[in-house]
Amino acid sequence: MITTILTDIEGTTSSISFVKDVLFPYARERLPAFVETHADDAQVQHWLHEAAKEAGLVSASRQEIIELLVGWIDADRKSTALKALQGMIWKDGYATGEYRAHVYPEVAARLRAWQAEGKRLYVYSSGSVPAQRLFFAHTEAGDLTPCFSGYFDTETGPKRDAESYRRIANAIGEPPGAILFLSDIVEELDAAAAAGLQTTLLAREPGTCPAGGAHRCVADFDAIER
Ligand SMILES: CSCCC(=O)C(=O)COP(=O)(O)O
Ligand SMILES: [Mg+2]
Repeated sequence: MITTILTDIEGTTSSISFVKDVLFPYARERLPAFVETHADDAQVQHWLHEAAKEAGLVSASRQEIIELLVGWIDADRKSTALKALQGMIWKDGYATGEYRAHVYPEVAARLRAWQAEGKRLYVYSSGSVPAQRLFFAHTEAGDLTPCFSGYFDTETGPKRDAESYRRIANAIGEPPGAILFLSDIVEELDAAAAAGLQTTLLAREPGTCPAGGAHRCVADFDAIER
C-alpha cells in the first residue's frame, strides 16, 4: 500500500519552461551583483567556497567564481552550491511578485486529495530545500506548503543514485515499497526503483509515454488514481 508520495518539481508538478525561462534567467541576471553585495554573508561565502571546490579551483577570484556559476546556470548543472545560491536570489522575485511558481492545473487539488486520504507528501528536487519551500509557498494556485511533510534536495545525494532514495525512505521512516516517486526523468525513476520505491513517470504534454518503458507512465497527477 502506498502511504507516501515523493515528487520531483521540474517537469512533474511544474513546467520545465517556468524553471528554464523564468527562474534561471532571473538568477543569471542578478547573480554577479548578488555575490558582490552579499560577499560578507557566511552562507554565501560557504556556497562560493563549495562551488570553487566542486570545480577544483584552489585559489579562484570572486569574478572567476561568478563566471563559473553563470556558466553552470547556462549548462543547467545540478550543483548543490549553485542551487543554494539560486534559491537565495529567487527569494526577491517571489517577494516582489515578479513571478509565481507554475504548477500544472490538477496538481493543487490532487495534492490536497492525497493529503485528505492520509498520504504523506514530500518533495525531492535538485532545487535547494529553501528554494523548494519558496516555490510551493508562491504558486499560481496559492500556498501549497501545508500539503508537504518535508523536502529533500541534493544534499541528500544525487537524484540518479539509488542510495539517495534509501536515505530518503530512512529519513521519512517508511519502507521503500510504501513510497511512490513521481518524476519526468527515467534515470531518476530507475534509481528510485533500484532502492525499492514504487515509481511513475510523468509525460506532460506534448511529451508522450515511451513504448515498453520500465515505469508506469501517466500524463498528469489525476491519471495516477485511475
Ligand atoms: C525549487 S524550483 C527550481 C528547481 C531547479 O532548480 C531544478 O534544477 C529543477 O530540478 P528538478 O530536480 O525539480 O527536476
Ligand atoms: Mg524533473
